Amino acid sequence: MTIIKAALLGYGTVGQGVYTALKTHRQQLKKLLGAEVEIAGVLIKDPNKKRDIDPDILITTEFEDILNIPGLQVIFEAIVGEEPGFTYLNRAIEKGIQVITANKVMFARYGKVLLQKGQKYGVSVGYEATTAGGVPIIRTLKQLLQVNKINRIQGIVNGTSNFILTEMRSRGISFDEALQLAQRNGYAEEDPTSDISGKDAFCKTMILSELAFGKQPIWSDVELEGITSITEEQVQQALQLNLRYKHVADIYQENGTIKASVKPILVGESHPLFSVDGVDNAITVEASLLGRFTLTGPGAGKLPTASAMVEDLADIFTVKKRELQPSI
Ligand SMILES: NC(=O)C1=CN([C@@H]2O[C@H](COP(=O)(O)OP(=O)(O)OC[C@H]3O[C@@H](n4cnc5c(N)ncnc54)[C@H](OP(=O)(O)O)[C@@H]3O)[C@@H](O)[C@H]2O)C=CC1
Ligand SMILES: N[C@@H](CC=O)C(=O)O
Repeated sequence: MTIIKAALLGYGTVGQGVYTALKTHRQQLKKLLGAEVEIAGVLIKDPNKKRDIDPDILITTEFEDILNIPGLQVIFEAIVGEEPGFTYLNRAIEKGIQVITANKVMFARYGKVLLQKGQKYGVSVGYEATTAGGVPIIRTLKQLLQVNKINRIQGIVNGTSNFILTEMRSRGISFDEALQLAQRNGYAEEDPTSDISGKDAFCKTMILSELAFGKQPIWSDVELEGITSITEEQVQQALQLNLRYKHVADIYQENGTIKASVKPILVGESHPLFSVDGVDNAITVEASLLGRFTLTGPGAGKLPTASAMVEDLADIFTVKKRELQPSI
């Protein structure tokens, strides 16, 4: 049986999710790809943490050890921040290793560079998991963009913020309690300031903008506000009026310029985002031929995010499998 050798960069919420998904869906992947996906190495930061990883898998704090795994074909990157993720993925691409990332902070800034580099080296760069967790918005947009033009994208793209606002409204718990719960559930970033300040949603908005419009707005021109100023009293007052706070990203093009905002808004029952609750994300796209549609689903967490990464793996290696098949 052919083997696809894989490595994980990071073994936190997302890395563990990918590890689990590759095990639980082994047969499905084997049938699809005609190959066993084998995790050969895991890169971590803290060598003293206890990990539930098969003893025959290399665990290391040195990226060189990962790069030196003989026959390594794919890297799943699920670490934190612009660096060292960008450098690691650059080096992997230069070695002809396929890369799949969940790291939106890194990808918002360097996605274009990595995609161009991938093309140069004949390597695929999967980034579905960077935006909206398990919701397949990247592959949907790629498919649509073959013919359609995208006019506008609007939606909830941070699971932690939506979860906090929902918990404050529906269970009347405090902002801090709700945030702690989001952290325990694995939704929040290592530093949750990024979620509640809107920075995380901002990065995802930049990734969507790059894909949909081929460019990003000037970052400092984007109206950016998180959910930290929304009080428990405001949430309950809104509820009395049948209104809900939602943290919404909005991007569209006006006279060739990209306009974007990422901020909380109050919505009423008729708004498409009114019923999007908990960790769910929802993205409404306006496309030239299709018109308006909305994708909704879990925007954060271990298995939804792993789903996005493993779907990227499936896409990359089904194409490779087809390329290797003799033409009739
Ligand atoms: N949580 C989620 O729902 C989602 C997260 N993401 C993104 O995925 C990435 C991972 O998120 P998540 O799993 O939640 O984060 P965690 O904080 O749970 O895990 C991060 C992992 O990365 C490792 N790590 C961090 N820095 C380094 C480094 N410099 N070198 C080697 N290893 C490092 C940590 O090592 P150690 O274990 O030793 O501390 C840990 O295993 C982030 O970029 C995040 O934005 C994307 C979509 C959803
Ligand atoms: N912290 C992020 C995780 C997914 O991208 C979020 O809450 O949306």
